[in-house]
Amino acid sequence: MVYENPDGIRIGLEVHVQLNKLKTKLFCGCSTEYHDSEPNTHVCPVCLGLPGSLPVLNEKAVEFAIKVGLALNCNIVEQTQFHRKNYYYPDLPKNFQTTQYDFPIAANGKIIIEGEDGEHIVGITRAHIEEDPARLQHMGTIDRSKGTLINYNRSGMTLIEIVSEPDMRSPKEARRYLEKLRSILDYLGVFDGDLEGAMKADANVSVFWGDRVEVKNISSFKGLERALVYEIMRQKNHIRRGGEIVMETRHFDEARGVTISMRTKEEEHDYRYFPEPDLVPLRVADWVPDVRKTLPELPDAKRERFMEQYGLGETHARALTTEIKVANFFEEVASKVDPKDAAVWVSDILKGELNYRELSINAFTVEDIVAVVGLVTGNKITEQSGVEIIRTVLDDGGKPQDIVEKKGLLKVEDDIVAKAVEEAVAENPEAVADYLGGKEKSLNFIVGKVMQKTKGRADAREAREKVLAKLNE
Ligand SMILES: Nc1ncnc2c1ncn2[C@@H]1O[C@H](COP(=O)(O)OP(=O)(O)OP(=O)(O)O)[C@@H](O)[C@H]1O
Ligand SMILES: [Mg+2]
Ligand SMILES: [Mg+2]
Repeated sequence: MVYENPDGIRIGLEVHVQLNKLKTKLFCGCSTEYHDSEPNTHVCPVCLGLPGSLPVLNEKAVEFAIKVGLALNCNIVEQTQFHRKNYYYPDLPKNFQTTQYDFPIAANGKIIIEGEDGEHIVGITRAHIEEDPARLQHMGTIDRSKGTLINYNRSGMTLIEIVSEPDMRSPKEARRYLEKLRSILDYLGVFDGDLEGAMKADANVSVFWGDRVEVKNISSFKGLERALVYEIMRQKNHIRRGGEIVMETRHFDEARGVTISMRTKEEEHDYRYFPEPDLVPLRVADWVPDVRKTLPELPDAKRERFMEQYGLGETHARALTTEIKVANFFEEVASKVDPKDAAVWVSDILKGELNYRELSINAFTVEDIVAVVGLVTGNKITEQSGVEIIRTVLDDGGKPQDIVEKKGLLKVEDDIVAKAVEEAVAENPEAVADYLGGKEKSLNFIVGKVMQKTKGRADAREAREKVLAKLNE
């Protein structure tokens, strides 16, 4: 199957990733752990941009950026350089953002995603380091705000802007790209994606191979997909009515699910980029071999290995390798029980229960899931009881063994099931006659009676087989 892209859709993302696992900010010693702090408490003259303050580059930030670049299959530049991007806005009191321009730290990479027609390669144009500006808090909505508060705790945090080629052909592919990117960054241990502001995307989109519109303020995977679906529809309608698409910046209104025009797109020359005189050019070529050694096994490689080593299908392998924590959890479980059982219980059952409760894998222990799988595969409890134990541990706490006892979940002995089958058949002659007369549904009725008699502790599938055997005697 080849995807034709009939509407000529192109989507390119600019993703800002905050390297919040660094201990200090990009150009000063302020701590990065501000997320639970009062506004404007993690600041100094440098990150406030006060006149006369001088930046000192965080070495670890450069190292992390190289690591990201390598993980995205980029070339790392020999020598990098910072530039000033000039603009006037209260989120940056010094009136310029220190960023990179013609010597970004990394360029020409790629990410493989699950595309509309199978594996699809998305080019990475470049990844560069820049400082995060302050956080503006509008009172009300951005287009109709009475006033704005500014929190400078965030300002000076290390960002990497990762710019993709316009290689995505649908909102779904854009979402897959963002998910894949997050997964890779998660593996690298450079950021905690759950923290506020850890990852932000601007989506550029065009239709019929035309000019792009940039949509800002996207804050979730779902938001990205919705914003793009809306924007593509808007552009197509606009063209259908004889309109023309001009380069502009639009804002995604999450609550209303629409994009609103903010301004025409600023041109590059508007920013008057020039080299940052307070920071010398930095030769990074020699760092690369050492940083490369710190690269972990990445999601694609781990997925392949899981399929080979544990005999998992692609779907399981994919689901189990999206998050590094889940992958590690699975491998521990798989070292103690049959890996295929481990895959089913961790990926299909446990993850489902966790997602439903918005919990991470940390909310469950390897020991407990191993106990549950052991009970089920040892034929001590039914699968349904296994699920019930997981739910109970998550909702009320407790240990699987104790829950089994407290709730009386041990499977009833074979002879008790046999007796219940015997009784159910004897007590319901009409249903038996109906079934033998061709009414398939009556079988369910009789099995239901067996389950009632065993208080649900019989395995429903086994009970069904036993009833069938009895009826066919
Ligand atoms: N016709 C197009 N349709 C969709 N996306 C496009 C098109 N042309 C370019 N793009 C995408 O637009 C993005 C441009 O990002 P880039 O950071 O280079 O510039 P910018 O948006 O002008 O700058 P800024 O960082 O100031 O927003 C890239 O992701 C690129 O793939
Ligand atoms: Mg950009
Ligand atoms: Mg942009």
